[in-house]
Amino acid sequence: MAKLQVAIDLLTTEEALALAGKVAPYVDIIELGTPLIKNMGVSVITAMKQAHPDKIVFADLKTADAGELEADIAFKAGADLVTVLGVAGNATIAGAVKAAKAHGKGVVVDTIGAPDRVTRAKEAAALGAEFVELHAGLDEQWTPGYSIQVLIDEAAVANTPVSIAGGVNLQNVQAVVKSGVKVAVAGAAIYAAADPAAAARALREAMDAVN
Ligand SMILES: O=C(CO)[C@H](O)[C@H](O)COP(=O)(O)O
Repeated sequence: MAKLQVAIDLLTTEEALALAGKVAPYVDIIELGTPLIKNMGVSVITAMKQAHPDKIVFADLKTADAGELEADIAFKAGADLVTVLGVAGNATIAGAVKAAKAHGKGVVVDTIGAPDRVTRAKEAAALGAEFVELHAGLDEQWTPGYSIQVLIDEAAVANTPVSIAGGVNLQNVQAVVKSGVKVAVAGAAIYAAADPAAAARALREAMDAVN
């Protein structure tokens, strides 16, 4: 059963809490986006976990170095999952996994920018990642010719637990789920919608229809 993750790419704790309050009934994982954490600091992680203790709080740190130290900071603040970049070294991923084990939490490896996402996903799984995010970031999504189909095709052959992030929306979410993902990540399709609660509910219902 694939989970739905809302990626909150807003810039203040107040906005993030307001959005989460609207969409929480329909999502399993609440992601605090990298710009949000950079803008507000890890206090936004603590605020979100306090507001939604029943949800998996995902801190999108995109750590590139000092894996154990950065992950430890986020876990202490209340995160359940933190991200490390797949293009970082194996020692960075292993360090974050060490911190996760110490806290009974998990690491997600983000393959943004990786030359071969599927190969790196398998390597990250072997290093102890809970799952790997097959991810086309915002800049890649805005590049002419981008299609989420490339991620869907990769998920279908990954043979390791993965999520897909990179423009998941109501038109493609069923194909995303059918590719066998553990998690479908939706950012703009929810936070930029005129009615975020309705958008999250529609995604949930579309997923449940094929889950
Ligand atoms: O991590 C991110 C960008 O680096 C986004 O949160 C992720 O891409 C999901 O958002 P969207 O659905 O808008 O692509």
